[in-house]
Amino acid sequence: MTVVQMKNVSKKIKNHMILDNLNFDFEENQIVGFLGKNGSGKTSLMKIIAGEWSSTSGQVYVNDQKPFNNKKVLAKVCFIQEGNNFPVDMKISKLLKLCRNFYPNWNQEVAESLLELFDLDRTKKIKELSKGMESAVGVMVGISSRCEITIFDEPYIGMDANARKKFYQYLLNDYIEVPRTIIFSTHLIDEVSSLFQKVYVINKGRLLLDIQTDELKEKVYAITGPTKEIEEIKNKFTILEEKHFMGNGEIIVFDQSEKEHVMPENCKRNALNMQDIIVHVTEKGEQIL
Ligand SMILES: Nc1ncnc2c1ncn2[C@@H]1O[C@H](COP(=O)(O)OP(=O)(O)OP(=O)(O)O)[C@@H](O)[C@H]1O
Repeated sequence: MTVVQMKNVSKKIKNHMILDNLNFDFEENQIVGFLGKNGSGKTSLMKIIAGEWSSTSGQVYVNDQKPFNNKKVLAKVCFIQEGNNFPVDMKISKLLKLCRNFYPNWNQEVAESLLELFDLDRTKKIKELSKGMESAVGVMVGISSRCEITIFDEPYIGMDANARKKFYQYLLNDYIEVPRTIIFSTHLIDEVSSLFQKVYVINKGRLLLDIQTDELKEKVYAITGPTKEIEEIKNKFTILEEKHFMGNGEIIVFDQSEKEHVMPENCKRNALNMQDIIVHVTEKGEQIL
């Protein structure tokens, strides 16, 4: 079933086009990444999906319903942002009680095990927590809600590398146990990208790419070799970056062809990590299209 549908969606605030004519949809029960530079529009898009913001034009459907101010959609979507998710004077114990009543699929066992995993003291108020602990509370709520759609918008601010690793691992295991739709926006791309089935690359409010993660890795790669041989093949690709030094060179390419290219004898194809892929693709922006 299609879980999110965007048709010609734009968002304008004070004459500034924040989202510009977005068109995409995706099937339920996938983990997808929303990626892009600062200010590209990821949070705005997530706010629209979560029903916090309306679009200025176009149609948005979440589970076939318009999400804005729609209570039916609200209980099915858990939106965890990078901070200020909960009232600062609320104790964790009170928050747990509220979540249990609000989210229909709330799993208390999962919540308890996450409290233990992150060493969270339920008698503490949100304002008494460190930044990383507050983020861990957000992560605990997001996972335990087991909402049909869970949105994590850079939810790990202040969490150390160990805590982040525990989070990704727990999320993946829980997703395997109870598949659901998870939308994840992050700048720590390499830490999380192995979870993504699909990525949506947003650039200046527009959808630059909407692609399976494996396919993106196949299309964007580096070629190294003698400059002379690189010159012979480079017109077959969209070049994202080019460097040469003392007769040798490296090009980063976006390979849009259907068939695999035969590399010249002395040239080598090298895979890139997802972080580098996204940096190169967003640096070129719409020139890659
Ligand atoms: N409430 C608002 N009022 C006016 N402009 C806004 C508002 N919220 C966001 N914007 C603008 O919308 C654009 C997109 O912002 P958004 O927060 O969606 O980007 P982002 O991709 O999530 O960025 P980041 O990676 O830095 O979190 C930016 O130009 C931002 O200044």
